[in-house]
Amino acid sequence: MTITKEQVLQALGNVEEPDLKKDLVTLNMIQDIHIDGNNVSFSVILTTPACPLKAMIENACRNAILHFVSKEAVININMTSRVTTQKNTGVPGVKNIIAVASGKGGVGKSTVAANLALGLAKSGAKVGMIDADIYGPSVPIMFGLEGARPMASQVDGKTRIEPIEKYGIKLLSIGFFTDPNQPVPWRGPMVSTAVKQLFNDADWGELDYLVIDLPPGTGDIHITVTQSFPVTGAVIVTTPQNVALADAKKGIGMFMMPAINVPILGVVENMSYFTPAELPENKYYIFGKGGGQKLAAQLDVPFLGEIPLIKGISDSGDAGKPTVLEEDGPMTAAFVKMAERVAQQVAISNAKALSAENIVNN
Ligand SMILES: Nc1ncnc2c1ncn2[C@@H]1O[C@H](COP(=O)(O)OP(=O)(O)OP(=O)(O)O)[C@@H](O)[C@H]1O
Repeated sequence: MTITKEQVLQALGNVEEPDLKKDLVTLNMIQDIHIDGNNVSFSVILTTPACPLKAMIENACRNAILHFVSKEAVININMTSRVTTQKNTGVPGVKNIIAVASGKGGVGKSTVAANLALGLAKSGAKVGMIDADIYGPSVPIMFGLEGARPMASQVDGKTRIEPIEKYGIKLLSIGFFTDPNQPVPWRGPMVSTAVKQLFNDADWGELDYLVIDLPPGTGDIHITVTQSFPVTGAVIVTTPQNVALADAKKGIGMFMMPAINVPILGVVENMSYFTPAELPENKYYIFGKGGGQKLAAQLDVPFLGEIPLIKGISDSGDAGKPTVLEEDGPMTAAFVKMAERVAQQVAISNAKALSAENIVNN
């Protein structure tokens, strides 16, 4: 029996994308079908290279061909991706803006933002990061870029700031333009103008994700960023203590206010438990257990993961080489998993927005 393209499409029409709840053919995720005798090859276009369900979807496709088309089929699947977007982000070439925020200071928001950006890049995505934490910019230290000054270039007759590239991502920090030894005595409007320039006057090129490290709390910069650019969603970082959780709740409340209205991609609980390097199986929940997860459930937003309290995370941040850059280990695994969950929520959010738009337009 000869295998046909129609049979392959029909079989793959039985494979559902678990997050988007539609089959891969309807979602236009199957391309480049080639058949040569029993050899069947095709590409599956995922919504992000950081898709945590990649292996599961590949397996389901394989089983569908073997079950519905032929047990003899020799299957070759190219798992690839095209990151989705839902609207013009206001920054040409940038598909998704992800804001990383925290209610309280010092909970590890910048550490999470840096490892999120690098975790997404590790999966193959094109990533940029803006450090908009005017009161304590962390990117210069965390990326070993103290004293770095971005260059200016001319693009289409306009002067553009060239983001600095390090570890495969593009970076701009308010700290590249200020003296680290001096406080920044800027008034609200000056801060807003400076932050907007990091978006508008920079040559970001094509990016799948632009991660924004916001200052702690809820203030001018949050309002400037969320009102000037259509942010895809916000990631809220907290630690397990009640004081941090209460402030995280306020932070989430701000993004949910009708005037701001930014989708919450989820909650990350940082410093969830302590693990000694010599006893990696032991987890000590020194600040209490499950607070971040409960908060997420209470506010009906996704929980994006627990990040352990490990000295290495702090050491690598101070040494200018965020921990997710390490090949493997529990710290890398925790951050990669978190980055995958964030990418997954971005894809879900984009799909929801697009289907809402289609309903409106039809
Ligand atoms: N999971 C962790 N394990 C160990 N140390 C951590 C962890 N997360 C963050 N740290 C350390 O805690 C300190 C504060 O982290 P970070 O600067 O990321 O916090 P922040 O919330 O961005 O602070 P700020 O309020 O200044 O913006 C840093 O020294 C960082 O290296």
